[in-house]
Amino acid sequence: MIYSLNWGIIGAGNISGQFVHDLCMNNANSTDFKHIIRSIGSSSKDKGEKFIAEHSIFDKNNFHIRPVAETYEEVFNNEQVNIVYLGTPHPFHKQQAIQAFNCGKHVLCEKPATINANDLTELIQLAKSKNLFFMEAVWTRFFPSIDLIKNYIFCEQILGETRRLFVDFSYDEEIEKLPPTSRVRDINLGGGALLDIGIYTITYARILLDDKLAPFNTDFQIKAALMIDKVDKVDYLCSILLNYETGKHAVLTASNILKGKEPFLRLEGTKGQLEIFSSNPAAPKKFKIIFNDGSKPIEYEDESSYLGFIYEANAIAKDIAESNIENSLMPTQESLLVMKIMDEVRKQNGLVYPQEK
Ligand SMILES: NC(=O)C1=CN([C@@H]2O[C@H](COP(=O)(O)OP(=O)(O)OC[C@H]3O[C@@H](n4cnc5c(N)ncnc54)[C@H](OP(=O)(O)O)[C@@H]3O)[C@@H](O)[C@H]2O)C=CC1
Ligand SMILES: O=C1OC[C@@H](O)[C@H](O)[C@H]1O
Repeated sequence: MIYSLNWGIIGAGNISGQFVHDLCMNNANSTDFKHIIRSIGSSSKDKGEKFIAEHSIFDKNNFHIRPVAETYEEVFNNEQVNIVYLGTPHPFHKQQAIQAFNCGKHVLCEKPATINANDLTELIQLAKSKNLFFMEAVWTRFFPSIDLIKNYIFCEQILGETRRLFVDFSYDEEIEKLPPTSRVRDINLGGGALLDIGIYTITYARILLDDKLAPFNTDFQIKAALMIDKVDKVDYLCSILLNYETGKHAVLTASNILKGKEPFLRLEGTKGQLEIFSSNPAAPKKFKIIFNDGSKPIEYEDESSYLGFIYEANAIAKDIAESNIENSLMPTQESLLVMKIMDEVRKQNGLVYPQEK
């Protein structure tokens, strides 16, 4: 069976370029999935045309179809598009998703889906009321490595009882060299660590310490500290402790002003430990499992040339072909749970975005 989607891309920037890279590579490889890029929506048509040229979206890699460069509005109304990818900064996602749903389009929305749980609840209800697919683009969950790891931990239980998880997503973005209007710095664009990279540390805790997705998740308490920058008023250091009722701990840190180390993740169990390696902790491409009894370690590396966005894109293509409006690995209630954790982290530290005042 061939699974086919017709994409409209909103925002001709950084992440849209990476997402499109994987779709084009898939198309050139003639797989069972057809990810046809129909339209590039951007703030100017020139910018859209440049994006199409830069990513060479017109050849075999898009079934010889040249996408049109359109305004956002035109993408939402484009009859050839059936799913919209939102690749703009966080605070714009809500309005853009509403517009897409109102035009009858399915939506894959970059993380974080919204800036708070109230906004996300509205989107979830709207998508459901219109019977349209909606997913937050937490691509991490779709890597083959994650499937293998979950099997080792929850089915084979090779780490014994898992007790403690450390995850750090840090990299020095040289903040002082970025303009204050950069999405990493600007509070109006949801800047800081928590929403941008802290979200992944929470995601790993959700994946590795609990095999039940929301709303059936195991309960936990949250304690958190944010270092709010005096000038930019956003969090450049974010530390979260999740204390599960089962006694497990997750120690989660993220920062835009410190260089992270590898492995960026360590899960400790009674029989051994799991380590995950990647220069980009959002993309778990390599792991190692070490055993306390000296047995041969298990090592895995994903050597595909995809960046990793193709895994979520293919999963969605299957979902839509099967008329699912949610994905089973990243259901909307799980996105909502993670968003509620981030709301609580901010509440404990007095971080409010201008859109919320
Ligand atoms: N999954 C992942 O690994 C990653 C996810 N992300 C997520 O993707 C989203 C976008 O990030 P990224 O691509 O790095 O961002 P960019 O700064 O590259 O912006 C993307 C696009 O958003 C629009 N945009 C940017 N700033 C503004 C503004 N001030 N006002 C209106 N529109 C604006 C522009 O669209 P136009 O082209 O139309 O002008 C721009 O091209 C974020 O929510 C981020 O969290 C980001 C990086 C990695
Ligand atoms: O989602 C993301 O993952 C990778 C990071 O480099 C990026 O800043 C972030 O937006």
